[in-house]
Amino acid sequence: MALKITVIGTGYLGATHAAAMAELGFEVLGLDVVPEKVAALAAGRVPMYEPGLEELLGRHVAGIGGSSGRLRFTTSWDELEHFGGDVHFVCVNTPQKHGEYACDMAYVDAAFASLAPRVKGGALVVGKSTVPVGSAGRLAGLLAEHAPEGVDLAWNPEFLREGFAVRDTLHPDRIVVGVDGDRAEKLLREVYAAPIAEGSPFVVTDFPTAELVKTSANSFLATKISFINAMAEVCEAAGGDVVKLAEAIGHDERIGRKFLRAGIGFGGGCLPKDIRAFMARAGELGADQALTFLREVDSINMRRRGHMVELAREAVGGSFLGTRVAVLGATFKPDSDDVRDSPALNVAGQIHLQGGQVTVYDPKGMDNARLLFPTLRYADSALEAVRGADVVLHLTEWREFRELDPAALGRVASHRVVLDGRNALDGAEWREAGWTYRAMGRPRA
Ligand SMILES: NC(=O)C1=CN([C@@H]2O[C@H](COP(=O)(O)OP(=O)(O)OC[C@H]3O[C@@H](n4cnc5c(N)ncnc54)[C@H](O)[C@@H]3O)[C@@H](O)[C@H]2O)C=CC1
Ligand SMILES: O=C(O)[C@H]1O[C@H](OP(=O)(O)OP(=O)(O)OC[C@H]2O[C@@H](n3ccc(=O)[nH]c3=O)[C@H](O)[C@@H]2O)[C@H](O)[C@@H](O)[C@@H]1O
Repeated sequence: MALKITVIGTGYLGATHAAAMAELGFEVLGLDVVPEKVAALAAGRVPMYEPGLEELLGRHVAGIGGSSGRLRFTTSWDELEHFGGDVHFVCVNTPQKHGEYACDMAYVDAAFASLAPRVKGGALVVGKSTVPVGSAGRLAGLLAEHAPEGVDLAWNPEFLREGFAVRDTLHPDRIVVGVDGDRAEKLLREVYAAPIAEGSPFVVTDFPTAELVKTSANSFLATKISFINAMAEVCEAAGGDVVKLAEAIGHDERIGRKFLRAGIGFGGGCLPKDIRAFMARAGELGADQALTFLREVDSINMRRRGHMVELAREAVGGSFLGTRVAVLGATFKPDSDDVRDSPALNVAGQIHLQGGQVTVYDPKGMDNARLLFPTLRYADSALEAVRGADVVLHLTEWREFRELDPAALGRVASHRVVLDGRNALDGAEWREAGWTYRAMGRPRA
């Protein structure tokens, strides 16, 4: 009989994980505490934007014509208990604590507290959320106290990227599991049999190492981005071109070309909060010196946002008062509707606070942006955002923006000045259409 799997927390990570588990042939129950989210998923609708996920839900959600019926969603812990899962994946959020660097474990703790008395004996609980090292050991103690006999814990961090979540879940470039016994490893090999058979490396380790793999991977990625953004600062001072520089150093396979796109830096619900939580945890462990470089990674990153604001202020003549600024992009990256810690919205918000009239357009992030920044103006298209603008800021590199017609935009803008915060537009094309095009870390033409 196929394993029964539950997924607790059906947000960006959990909704994708639940659908992917159904695709792999398991019977799956997803549980979340937000009824609207559960209602949408149960109707086969994705409550966020993630390419390919709606199709996957359509193939498996029970009650949808032609679906396998293997996937259901609920808000009820009693239903979860009745379902009798063999493996329970915990995918709840682990945000930054308000006003602190540390990770807020309240959601994980609440999920484990609800889950522990409801799992059946012999079940496996698998943590997927990104947590401070040491959490798994602590939570194993909680299970030992409150769960029935023979319930094991494993930690199985997730490495998916938003925008590629379905592909990354079904075809991961590695699967990492922290276990403290053979049984958990055996069950997880069964869960991930298909990707393992396809060649995904399966790395088995202890709890702390598994937890650290996740936070160190994100720290490395963040460091790579801040490294290239530091080079962008030097390029601007010296008259160099950071895009050429990234291409040239990236030819060295030891460095590689990926994650060297300079611009306004990284944001999102993970990299910023994960490096801060990692620093805070290292401090608690007495190893804070080891991670002081992450402080610099963070400050280089935050400086990029301020630098874009400066470039925009300079472009409008030294003060935003009485000026109109068009912002193309609200999400923290393209192909997502996620605006958590979005550099684009941060820049838009700073300019708004300094008296500029900011109009934002984003292909998928408008609803979330409106919730977070209700005082900004929003337009229904890039053309409408640019109408009457004194400067245009390109802050999230959606394909739609690369395909814009600069000549058409030039006819509605007040001034033809575009600042490319993602080094992704074709500067020559914009210049040909009469725009002053300026990119970050590149020479002024
Ligand atoms: N978003 C991403 O691309 C990735 C996220 N992660 C990690 O995965 C975790 C989840 O992240 P996201 O999915 O982005 O967050 P999210 O905020 O989109 O989803 C979390 C979900 O958990 C639910 N939840 C909270 N408390 C609950 C409880 N007690 N019981 C049941 N459900 C509960 C929330 O209602 C929400 O729907 C975080 O630790 C994050 O760092 C890891 C890799 C990728
Ligand atoms: O832990 C997580 O949640 C995830 O965090 C990141 O994934 P994600 O946040 O979806 O997005 P990325 O593609 O990593 O981009 C993060 C930010 O860095 C920026 N970025 C990325 C690459 C680059 O070269 N330059 C750059 O500024 C992006 O614009 C974006 O704001 C990691 O890439 C995933 O492996 C990880 O699982």
